[in-house]
Amino acid sequence: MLPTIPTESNSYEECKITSDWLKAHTDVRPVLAIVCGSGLGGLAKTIKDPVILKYQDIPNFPQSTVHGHAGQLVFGTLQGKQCVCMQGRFHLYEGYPVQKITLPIRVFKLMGVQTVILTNAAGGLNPGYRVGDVMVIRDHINMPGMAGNNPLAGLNDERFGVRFPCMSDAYDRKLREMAHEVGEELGFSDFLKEGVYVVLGGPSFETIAECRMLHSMGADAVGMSTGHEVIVARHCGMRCFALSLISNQSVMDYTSKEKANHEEVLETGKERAAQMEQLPGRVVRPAPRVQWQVNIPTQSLSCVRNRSLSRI
Ligand SMILES: O=P(O)(O)O[C@@H]1C[C@H](O)[C@@H](CO)O1
Ligand code: HPA
Repeated sequence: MLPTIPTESNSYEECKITSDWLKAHTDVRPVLAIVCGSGLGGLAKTIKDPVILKYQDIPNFPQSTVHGHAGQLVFGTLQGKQCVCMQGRFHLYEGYPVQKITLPIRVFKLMGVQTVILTNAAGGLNPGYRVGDVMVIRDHINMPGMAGNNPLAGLNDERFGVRFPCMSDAYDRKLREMAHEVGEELGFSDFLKEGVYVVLGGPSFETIAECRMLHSMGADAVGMSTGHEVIVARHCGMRCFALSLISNQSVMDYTSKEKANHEEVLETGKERAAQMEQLPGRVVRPAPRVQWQVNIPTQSLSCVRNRSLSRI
């Protein structure tokens, strides 16, 4: 008998209730999930035949409280793949336990999702970054997790994953490579970067001393999300790919007059919307059909075969 510890708000049973409810309200069976960051809700426009379900109607779902997060799930297809898009995510600073913030990820797992694409807005710590750059996340530093606030804290449910999941491969290498290939094809190379995202609790933006510290410990961009969701997704075996839009430059210098603010974050989202909206679809798009020509002269046999290779 397991000891009774207060439920963590993302227990198997709770997630199952939510996933069963969603299955009863849409015929879409998503294999792909997209999480929209601040000001990036336009990604949902790329979804065909949308079916919209509001968070307020979904059992066990938290509510969005932040401007720039609409608070609805959009089901449909992206590049022919059945997909669910979170138009609005949850953050620690909204007052939710980290387990509640990540409940949707487990719900998606129970619905059949295999790959999660996450986006966020972030402050640029790397002095080589400019506002409007898009950073493919290579790795993260989870500051709340280091202080004990990890979404997997509490009893482990083996139906989701192991007690001590590996995180050295959290951000899928193949999908990262694909993003750079696609970025080159689309002419995005000038603003497409790759780096380390550090997640903090927020909601206050960082002090100058904090920004300096975060950069010196290896972070290229700073934000308030994504890391928790990725940990939960990896725990239950989903592939993760994540993008940070550098929405503002972190202030690193005491002579600077710059001040981080949410309006600038949302404005940059609008300005880069067109490009941000193209990347997820192109990364998951099935690869072009490859023609294989096999000639075996001794038997004068010729065989042509078409193979469609899926990227996810
Ligand atoms: O949901 P994301 O991580 O994109 O939101 C970022 C972090 C804060 O919620 C907000 C600050 O402007 O944007
Ligand atoms: N810091 C933390 N989170 C953010 C920032 C920032 O500068 N910009 C957008 N989200």
